[in-house]
Amino acid sequence: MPNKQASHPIPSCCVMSPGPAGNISDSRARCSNAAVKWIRGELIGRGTYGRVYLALSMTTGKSQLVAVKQVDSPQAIRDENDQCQATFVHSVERVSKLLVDLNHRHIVQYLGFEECFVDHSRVMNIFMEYVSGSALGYCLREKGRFSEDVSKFFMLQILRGLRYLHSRRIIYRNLKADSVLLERDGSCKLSDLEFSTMEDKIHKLPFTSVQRILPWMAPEVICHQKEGYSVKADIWSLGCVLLEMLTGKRPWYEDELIMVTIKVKQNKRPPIPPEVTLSDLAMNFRDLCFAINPDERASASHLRRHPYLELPDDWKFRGFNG
Ligand SMILES: Nc1ncnc2c1ncn2[C@@H]1O[C@H](COP(=O)(O)OP(=O)(O)OP(=O)(O)O)[C@@H](O)[C@H]1O
Repeated sequence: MPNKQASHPIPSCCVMSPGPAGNISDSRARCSNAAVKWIRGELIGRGTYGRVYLALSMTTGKSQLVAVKQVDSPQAIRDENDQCQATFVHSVERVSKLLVDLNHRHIVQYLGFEECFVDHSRVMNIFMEYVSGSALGYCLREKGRFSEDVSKFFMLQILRGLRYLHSRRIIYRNLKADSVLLERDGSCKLSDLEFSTMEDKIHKLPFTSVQRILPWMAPEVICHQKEGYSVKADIWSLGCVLLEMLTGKRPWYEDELIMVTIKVKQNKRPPIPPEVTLSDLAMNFRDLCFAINPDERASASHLRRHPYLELPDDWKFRGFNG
């Protein structure tokens, strides 16, 4: 079945489009139109909302490896899954312009968005810079917890990315080890930013169904407080990522989601497993991230200068336990 471009493509950011001749459901679909051509390669990952492929984009005269996240966009809402998927697609449409405008070395570069029809189904393609390594969460599952210096090294980079987003009043809303992608040299990039939103838009808005409850979420997000939430919600998630790296376990590692919700409502914080001992500086850093009142939580700029994150001048990334 030939591809057809959607009659309402997302304006202003459609920098790449599969054209009429390709068949996107083939494993090596070849898509082209007059403006830009790209070839889909192997599947490199799966998330809750879409599949991520390696692809070769061929803009005028030069080819470039990119990653393409393909998201199915349901035409009819049949069940809760379709509802979540549709809400996700609307959210992407809302933030697409915001995402392509971001430009920072610790944030995955968004290259463009488009919608097309594949076998009568609407598909959204999200084009991104390709990151050559794995997700930080995957490395933790494969290799176990990181050394303290390696954890600090990643925290510093994540904080630089967060500081950039927060200086633009963007709430990331999806910080977890699985959303941080690593290059082979250990440099890392925040990815999966489709849940992001501007701080002033969320203020006093109700909790939206695009946001699943995740153990990384701050109390004010999980508890759906009517005053809304701010960029400080990401700082709580940052504390969760630090615990993930130092312990090798997800936040609230012993609890099902329903228990996480109950414990968060009781003003509890993610526990530290008994076999792990944190230094006083690490505990102080953690406490600054896990202040229950968001106004008392540290900012990304403040945490970036925290003495806990100091590394020796000659320190270099040589692997996860170095
Ligand atoms: N730009 C990219 N470059 C290279 N690989 C990527 C890129 N984006 C995603 N991936 C791969 O695809 C996987 C799935 O990514 P995706 O963003 O869809 O979901 P996720 O962050 O794992 O989870 P969720 O969608 O549940 O939040 C990642 O773990 C990673 O392995």
